[in-house]
Amino acid sequence: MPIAFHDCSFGYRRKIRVLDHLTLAFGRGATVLLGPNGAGKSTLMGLAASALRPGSGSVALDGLDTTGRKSVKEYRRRVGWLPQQVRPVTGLRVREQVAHAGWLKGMSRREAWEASREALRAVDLTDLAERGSAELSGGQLRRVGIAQALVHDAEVLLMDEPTAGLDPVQRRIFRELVGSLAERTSLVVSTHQTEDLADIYDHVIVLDHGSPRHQGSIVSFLTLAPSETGPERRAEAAYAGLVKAEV
Ligand SMILES: Nc1ncnc2c1ncn2[C@@H]1O[C@H](COP(=O)(O)OP(=O)(O)OP(=O)(O)O)[C@@H](O)[C@H]1O
Repeated sequence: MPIAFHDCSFGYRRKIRVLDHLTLAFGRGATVLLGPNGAGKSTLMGLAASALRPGSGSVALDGLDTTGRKSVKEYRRRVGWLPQQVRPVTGLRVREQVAHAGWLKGMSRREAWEASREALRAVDLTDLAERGSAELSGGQLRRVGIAQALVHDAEVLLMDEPTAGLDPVQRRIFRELVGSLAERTSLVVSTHQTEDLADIYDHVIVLDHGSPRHQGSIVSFLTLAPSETGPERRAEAAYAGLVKAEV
């Protein structure tokens, strides 16, 4: 199990807990994290990325804890993260922003330049490599964020709403990217998009009010849909049944 949450509690404010004694693991392969607005998905991803610290309990990657000063550095080398908000670094070109992310993860300058080129190719941004990152559209900037998560070839990739704001062509490119990455990396992708889940992911976690409503294989998730549901609506129906939401 790459990343394991053990008895983990977290709140942004003292008395309001977003996660309460959560025990959960992200498995190998490609996992999709679903849940309504405010369910705690970004919080969970932030904890898994070690950007947030658990109030109690632990988050660990193969036993490497996020709370120790030494272990967290090693942990961050092994994890790539696309946060929900990608920020342009004013004054940096796209290729510099991505290379900088690699350098921060411990790559040499040369490795970081080479890896930046590769990561930009993977997200179809080669043509914009020389553009100032503050001059990009929302979807282009999100793809810079994906490239930043990919750049140091992490063994676990956490991506928070990677396809939000992407056009249909870029969503297809992302789907293909997940397919190729899942062969050598564990991936966790948080999204509100339920189409094509069965083609992309191996596992599903549905979070609601900070608790997992469902965790298991994509096959077992799809069996939760009413039997009369057509194949293209199964994931949406399974999800709606779990969170009793209108989707
Ligand atoms: N910085 C913050 N300060 C205080 N409360 C926060 C903060 N960020 C999130 N919260 C609260 O924590 C809860 C979980 O938020 P989180 O962003 O993790 O949900 P989410 O499942 O990612 O939602 P969405 O699908 O809307 O992105 C919400 O009730 C939210 O209001």
